[in-house]
Amino acid sequence: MNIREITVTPVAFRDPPLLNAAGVHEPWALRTIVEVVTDEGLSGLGETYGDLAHLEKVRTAAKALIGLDVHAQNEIYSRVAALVGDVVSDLHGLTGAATKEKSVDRVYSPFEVACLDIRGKALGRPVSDLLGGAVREAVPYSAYLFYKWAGHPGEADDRFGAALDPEGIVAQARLLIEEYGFRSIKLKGGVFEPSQEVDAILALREAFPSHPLRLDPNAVWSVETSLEVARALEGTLEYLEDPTAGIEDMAAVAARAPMPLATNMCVVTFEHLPPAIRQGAIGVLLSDHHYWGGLERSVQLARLCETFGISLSMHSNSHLGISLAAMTHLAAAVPNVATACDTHTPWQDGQDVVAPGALRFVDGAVPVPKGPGLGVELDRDALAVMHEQYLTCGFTARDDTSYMRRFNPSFTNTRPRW
Ligand SMILES: O=C([O-])C(=O)C[C@H](O)[C@@H](O)C(=O)[O-]
Ligand SMILES: [Mg+2]
Repeated sequence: MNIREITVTPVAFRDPPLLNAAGVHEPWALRTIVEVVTDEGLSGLGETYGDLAHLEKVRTAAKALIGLDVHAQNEIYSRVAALVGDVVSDLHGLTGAATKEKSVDRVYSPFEVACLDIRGKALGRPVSDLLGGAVREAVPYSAYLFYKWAGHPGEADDRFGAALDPEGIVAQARLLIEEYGFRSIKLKGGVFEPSQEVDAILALREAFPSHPLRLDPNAVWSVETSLEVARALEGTLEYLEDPTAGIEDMAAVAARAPMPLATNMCVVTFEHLPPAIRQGAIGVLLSDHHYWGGLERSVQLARLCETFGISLSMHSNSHLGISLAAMTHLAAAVPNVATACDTHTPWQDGQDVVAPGALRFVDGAVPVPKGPGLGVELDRDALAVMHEQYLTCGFTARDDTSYMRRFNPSFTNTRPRW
């Protein structure tokens, strides 16, 4: 089962003006679709970031992997590691520090997922079986709420409308819960004064008395502000996500906050685990196979976390169905995923490169696909359309801050802001 060919296709799809600590989402989100084909004619899919610097590394890696056996993951990882010479950071900075190890893991991930897809197809078994076997039939996701503008400036309003205050956030939650059946709620904060974001959480608590709630300001608060918010929301939050920046300051908040702290920013690669564990900085790790080196490494991460009493949930950027399938197989096979995972799926509003049918939401959870491999098929017409959109949209890297500054020139993304 040797790799005969790898096709790397960047795509673009519409993204609403979602606000976050870094600025605002641009009108187009970028992803890269990886298709690996073996000498036996089996093919597998992977999905990763679409930023140009990353895309170029994925393209270079693809050439270096031709001829390797799809089971030879150690060799595939070494070849990728040898090629990824420099550190590639995100312009938005929402997923923490970039390191060499994390840069390698990001490039390796889509190839690993595609190889697992192939290995599952060869055996006639779902990827979750290759990861240890599913311990749940369906994977719960949270309603991922964002403050947002009604539409991109100069364009018509989108169907989600504006959400710029607690009432708008509650209305957005009602819409997503009605359409998807979500049973937990995450609010992306770090946009307004902390007191307004506290009010939004309290309004959500009143409107949805039994939904677990989380708040994630992407580390824009000081230690003192984080503690004020934590105290104001005592008994209301399931966890508080990345209130402040860095392992040390997170540990200072964790020592006095009444709820666990979660992160997808201060622990983003294996080398961050020892100091975070030593200092008691986190209670929940939001893993993400796109930067933790794929699915098998994410399972290893989960085992390490279990050893040290850290529970797991899952982080999400804008993504398509190949990633949703991979996330669902992974979360199905990891026993200590204790809370609903994040997904941006509702914001993609039906745009996808996978044929409809394999993935659906039932009561806020995605039933684990039972077909061989990832259980999803590429929709080649949709892929061609989205690739054309990539070529014509004018964006080559995600940059929420520069886009925000077009409309608000004094916007700053410095930390801490409050
Ligand atoms: O901290 C997080 O959960 C994220 O970084 C998730 C996404 O990146 C989200 O904040 C976004 O895309 O604006
Ligand atoms: Mg986060």
